[in-house]
Amino acid sequence: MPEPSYRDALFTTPLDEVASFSFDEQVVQCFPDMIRRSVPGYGQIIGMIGVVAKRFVPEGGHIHDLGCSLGACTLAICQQLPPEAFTLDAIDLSPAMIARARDTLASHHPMHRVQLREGDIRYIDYAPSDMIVLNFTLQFLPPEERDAVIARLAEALKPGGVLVLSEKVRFDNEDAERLLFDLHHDFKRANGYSDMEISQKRSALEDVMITDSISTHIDRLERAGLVSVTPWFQHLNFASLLAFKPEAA
Ligand SMILES: C[S@@+](CC[C@H](N)C(=O)[O-])C[C@H]1O[C@@H](n2cnc3c(N)ncnc32)[C@H](O)[C@@H]1O
Ligand SMILES: O=C(O)C(=O)C[C@]1(C(=O)O)C=C[C@@H](O)C=C1
Repeated sequence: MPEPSYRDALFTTPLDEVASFSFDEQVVQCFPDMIRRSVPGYGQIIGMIGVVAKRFVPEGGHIHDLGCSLGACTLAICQQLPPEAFTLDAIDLSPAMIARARDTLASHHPMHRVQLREGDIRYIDYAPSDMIVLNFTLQFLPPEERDAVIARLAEALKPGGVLVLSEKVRFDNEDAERLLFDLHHDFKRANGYSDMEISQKRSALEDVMITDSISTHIDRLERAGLVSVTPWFQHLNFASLLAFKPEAA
């Protein structure tokens, strides 16, 4: 049986010094609650990733779920595609995440050909893929390393393959940035987070999660040779894009 999951209370007590955010055992224990109460539209994006897989992954196709955490995207894909229809590599840097994801997958989808493993998505080798998912993961890589990672993923995609990139985003327009930043904090308050929790989490994430604008993401994906780059979802300052490897000429 998978371990129980708890309500996120990580930043409820005042801290003298807020340590940098890390995806450790404490975060793992409350991650489903944390991400649902923090990321507007998270559930809709997850559901749609399964639907995108159904449309774009051919019989016998291969999928990568990068920065898979507890495997929510992988599970959504398993719900949409039969076990023998695809293989999937789910990778995360956090051993605690991978251990917990293994339990969940084994109890829900034991027949699917999914490999969950610990790894750093900057350095692993990529098998040719029909679909690659980066669901709120790229934002945790150092900005200067993002171009190279996206270029390698674009190379790994097969002709017609799809990349799903979801990110917290910033806006170059100061008014838009302020408005959506404030509304996101209102969203967190409405989901039961206190001002202190919001502010301490923000400090913890400050140097760890650095956001790009939607246009920076689009430019990067196009520079890597991907086409039909399409933002398909935005809720406040969270967005998701689709990008495709061109069909062979
Ligand atoms: C916000 S979570 C992703 C959420 C998950 N994709 C989902 O849809 O539920 C970010 C994840 O990226 C992982 N991560 C951060 N840097 C990474 C890296 N260089 N290589 C692999 N995983 C990484 C973290 O351990 C964390 O589990
Ligand atoms: O921007 C914030 O305040 C967040 O909490 C965002 C965010 C994310 O986008 O990954 C950060 C860390 C946790 O994984 C859950 C949500």
